[in-house]
Amino acid sequence: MSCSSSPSSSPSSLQRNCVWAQGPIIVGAGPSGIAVAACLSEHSIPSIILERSDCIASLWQNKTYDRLKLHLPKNFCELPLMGFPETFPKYPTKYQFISYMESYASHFNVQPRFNQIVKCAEFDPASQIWVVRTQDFVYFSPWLIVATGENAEPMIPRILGMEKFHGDVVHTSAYKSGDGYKNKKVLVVGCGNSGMEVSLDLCRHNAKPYMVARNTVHVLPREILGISSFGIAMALYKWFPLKIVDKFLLLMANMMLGNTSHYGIRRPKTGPIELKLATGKTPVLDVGQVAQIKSGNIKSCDFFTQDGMPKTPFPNGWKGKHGLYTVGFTRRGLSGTSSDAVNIANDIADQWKTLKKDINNNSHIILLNNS
Ligand SMILES: Cc1cc2nc3c(=O)[nH]c(=O)nc-3n(C[C@H](O)[C@H](O)[C@H](O)COP(=O)(O)OP(=O)(O)OC[C@H]3O[C@@H](n4cnc5c(N)ncnc54)[C@H](O)[C@@H]3O)c2cc1C
Ligand SMILES: NC(=O)C1=CN([C@@H]2O[C@H](COP(=O)(O)OP(=O)(O)OC[C@H]3O[C@@H](n4cnc5c(N)ncnc54)[C@H](OP(=O)(O)O)[C@@H]3O)[C@@H](O)[C@H]2O)C=CC1
Ligand SMILES: O=C(O)C(=O)Cc1c[nH]c2ccccc12
Repeated sequence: MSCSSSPSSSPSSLQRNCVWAQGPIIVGAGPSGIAVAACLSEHSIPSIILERSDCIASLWQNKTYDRLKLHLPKNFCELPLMGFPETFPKYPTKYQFISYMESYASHFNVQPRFNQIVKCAEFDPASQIWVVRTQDFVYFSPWLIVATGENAEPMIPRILGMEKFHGDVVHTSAYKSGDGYKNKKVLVVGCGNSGMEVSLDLCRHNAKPYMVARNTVHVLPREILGISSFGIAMALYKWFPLKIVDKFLLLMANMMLGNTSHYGIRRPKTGPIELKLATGKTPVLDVGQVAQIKSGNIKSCDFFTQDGMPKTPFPNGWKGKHGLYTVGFTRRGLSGTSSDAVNIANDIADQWKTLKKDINNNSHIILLNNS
């Protein structure tokens, strides 16, 4: 990002606003920024952390729901040089994670400069110095460390007609709990870990969540026989190729959770860990969501893809819910059409028979064009 104007233009105020950092400049006081400052301090290297909010780990403090727990065991989530307290449970709560972050920062005497929004950073080739501007100051250092996080900015998609909707539209980063949603229908858009866990929380507050799954997603049990799936995957990966590790995870997932595509959650073709490494897409770790989807407490709006194709793959894509069917959307030409047509006709014929029986038993129902 280029810096076109300084916060203040006169030479004297410019000097007042200049900060020559003694060591690297770190942008962001989340776990990443604090961890790198701690590691530098072990080498007796000072640093400056610039943080836009007014606290450390602001994502965890301000942008997460009440019920959040780490979804990997604590040994996979600890920062360098100082682990979690022994007394913490295997999956610490967000409050425990925040308290760990606070102890960590104070142990390494990490003191970020808060309320500093980094607006731009530019490398000056002549002096080999980074020039980093916030709303108040210009900071200079030969080193710039970006630790602004993968989940820094909430994104609410533009949905046609949304402005006419009079209910709340809330990003998961602003969602705290299902309190206040009792008996309400809530559409949850997105089925990553956030969407899935918010849907579960809504269920537990007796709301009625509906989920949109526009794409494929891997759901894995959080644990297999009491051991974290992630831990098993990492252990296997030391000895076996990735594809074998993924095959094992999928076998276990299918045994423990069943075929999730029956409930509108289709799996990507690439395995879960291979996909995570290639694209960053994290598998959903199940902590009870699948049971709620199976029992119909979380409903899935999932018959058609965005481009109008049935979501369930051939040969099972012909039947939706509430009497909705598709014929001929199989990418298999006329043989696909034949398969769909037979299935649909058989399915409707079964219902037809039941309906006729009901009509014969209830003489007050009149069927037009009754044969
Ligand atoms: C709900 C949730 C749960 C998660 N659970 C786990 C888990 O269980 N296990 C796991 O391994 N990972 C988990 N993750 C992944 C997550 O990315 C990490 O846990 C962690 O917070 C990442 O740390 P970070 O410091 O890189 O980013 P962040 O925590 O996002 O911190 C970035 C910081 O940079 C600041 N910043 C951004 N832009 C600027 C700017 N321009 N100027 C100044 N400051 C700026 C932000 O205010 C923020 O404080 C979770 C993520 C989320 C969203
Ligand atoms: N307990 C825990 O530890 C938790 C951890 N996390 C972590 O936080 C990180 C962020 O997770 P999360 O917030 O779920 O974000 P993700 O990016 O993982 O998931 C976003 C989801 O929203 C979908 N989506 C985006 N835009 C649209 C749209 N316009 N219409 C329909 N669907 C849409 C995406 O679909 P598509 O795939 O098609 O892009 C995807 O399914 C992850 O690393 C996750 O593991 C989150 C919550 C809890
Ligand atoms: O919680 C997250 O988003 C993580 O990035 C943790 C994580 C890294 N690799 C994984 C593989 C499977 C599940 C979670 C993770």
